[in-house]
Amino acid sequence: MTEGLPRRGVRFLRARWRVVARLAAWSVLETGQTFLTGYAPARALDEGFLAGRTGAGLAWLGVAGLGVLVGAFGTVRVYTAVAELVEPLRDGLVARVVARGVRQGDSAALSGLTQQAEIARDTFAGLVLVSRSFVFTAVGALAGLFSLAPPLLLVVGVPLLAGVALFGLTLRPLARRQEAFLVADEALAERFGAVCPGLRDITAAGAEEPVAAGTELRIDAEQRAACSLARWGVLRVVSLTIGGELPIVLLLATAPWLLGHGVTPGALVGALAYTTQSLLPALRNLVHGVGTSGSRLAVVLRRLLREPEPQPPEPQPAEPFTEAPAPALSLASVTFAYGPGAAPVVERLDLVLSPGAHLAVVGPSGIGKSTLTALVAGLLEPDRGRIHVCGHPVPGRRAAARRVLIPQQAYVHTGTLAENLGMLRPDPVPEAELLAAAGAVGLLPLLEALGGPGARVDPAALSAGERQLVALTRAYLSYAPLALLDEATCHLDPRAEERAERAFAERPGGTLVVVAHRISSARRAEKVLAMDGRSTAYGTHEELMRRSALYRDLVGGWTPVRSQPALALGDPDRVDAVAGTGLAGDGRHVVAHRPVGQVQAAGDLRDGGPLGGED
Ligand SMILES: Nc1ncnc2c1ncn2[C@@H]1O[C@H](COP(=O)(O)OP(=O)(O)OP(=O)(O)O)[C@@H](O)[C@H]1O
Repeated sequence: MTEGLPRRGVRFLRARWRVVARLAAWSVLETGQTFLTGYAPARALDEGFLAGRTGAGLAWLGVAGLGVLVGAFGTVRVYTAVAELVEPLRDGLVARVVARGVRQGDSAALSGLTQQAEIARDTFAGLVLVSRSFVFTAVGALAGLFSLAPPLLLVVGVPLLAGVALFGLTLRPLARRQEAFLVADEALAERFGAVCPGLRDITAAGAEEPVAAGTELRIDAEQRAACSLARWGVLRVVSLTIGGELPIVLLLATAPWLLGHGVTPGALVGALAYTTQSLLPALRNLVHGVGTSGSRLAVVLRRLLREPEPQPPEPQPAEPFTEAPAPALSLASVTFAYGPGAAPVVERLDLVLSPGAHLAVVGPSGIGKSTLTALVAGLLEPDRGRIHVCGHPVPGRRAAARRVLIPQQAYVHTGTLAENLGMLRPDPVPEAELLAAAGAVGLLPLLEALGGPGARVDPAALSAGERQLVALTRAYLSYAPLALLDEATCHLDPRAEERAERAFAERPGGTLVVVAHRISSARRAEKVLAMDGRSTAYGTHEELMRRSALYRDLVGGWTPVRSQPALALGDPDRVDAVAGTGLAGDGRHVVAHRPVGQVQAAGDLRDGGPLGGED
């Protein structure tokens, strides 16, 4: 923010001087009403009822009643003028925050900011009403007191001014404390918002103590801010007592003296009417309104008018030649743990994939494969390190537009098949393209069985494998060059899986990362990333078979051993099936994870089944 709030406020009001003038003009009616609040009853008493002229007394009371009507008319006009003043403020703020939100692409922050703009509007309207009302009421009351008897002005005016002065002095420190309290309150709310949904994970990660300590710090900070605010709040009450209540006490205490020095009983009653009916309520509204809403408005405006933090320069992908195309995916020393006290699931991982690459990610169950895809997809943020998709930082809008994640649980919604398949496309997908995609991925038989692209789909009537084919074809049709298949083919048979994977691998300009479900997935990929907690191995299938014990173990887990009689028969294919995995050479034992019958049902000796012995 380059200019302070008071200056901006003055500039804002100066630009709308006509509305301000209209507001002041209508407020004068309120001053007149206040004047009559004390003056008319005083005259009614002195010149009417006490003088035995009931008619005159009633006439003066009638004047007071007329004053109320005129004042009410003025108040209605005042509201219209206030609206003319505050609506442009709101419009300006909303335009500003929407422009900023659109520039930054942060829709969550945007809705919060527009809500704050509404708060600013309401608070500003309240402030204008109470401060204006106090000024015009005070002028009317003080003028009335002076007209009735100048000594009354002394008795009421001096404490009133002292109270207002004291209130004025407390304004700045109070605003600062109010702001400190709001900030501490928000920090605590934010902390609870983050901690409460994650209580289970915090317990699971054994991070209770650091989380509790961090929360306690914020609670202490809020308590300190609240105590400090309360101490200053006492001064506010003192100023109200001096300015609003002390004059009443003084009027009563000095009544004999006043009556003995030319002040009439009517004037005394009038003065009491001014203090109790006009000055005290107006001062109370001012103290509460400006004291609380004023500082809140200052906080909200400061936030809304703050210029966005300059974005750090985008880190360049680690490429030797700047003119070379950015890698489809790059991870630089990426570390991630599910909580501050938890062991990292991914640790200092480096990876660079060129456009068109095909990577299989393998590893034991629970090692972090899905976590890795979630990091690349921007669903999780690394604790350290940087991720780029097509040269764009993750998380970020541009990176998100360039990747598509297909999770294990495929999502199909009620509607036509064409609607389901075109969901990730900004433009309508031509039918020929849709059919070609369905053919490539292997959805065509289902598409035909359902009755074509226009047929309605009942997600519940589809099998898990059919739902996966729909989700895969939808991703295939998207413009995102990077496809992340996180066990997205686990319900397909090996042949269908191969077809779908090949389709993605052959997408023009497409890069494919597959969390491998079968050994055949890893063999098809150009490169394999074998995850093993803190250490990872990266290379081709053959390279990893040579140098990664973990990978050999995984392949062993995937590869079924033939029953003894089959080996005894000396079937060269069957021996090859085992030896081909490279297991025989290093003397390791191959562990069969499933009975032979199931393997054969799967139709591929080397595709024993899912990693980690899930089924
Ligand atoms: N939301 C979470 N909060 C805390 N820990 C989690 C969370 N999600 C996963 N984990 C843990 O992180 C580790 C890695 O999980 P992840 O799902 O990435 O493994 P995976 O290799 O994909 O497993 P699988 O092959 O069984 O799908 C596991 O120990 C898991 O329990």
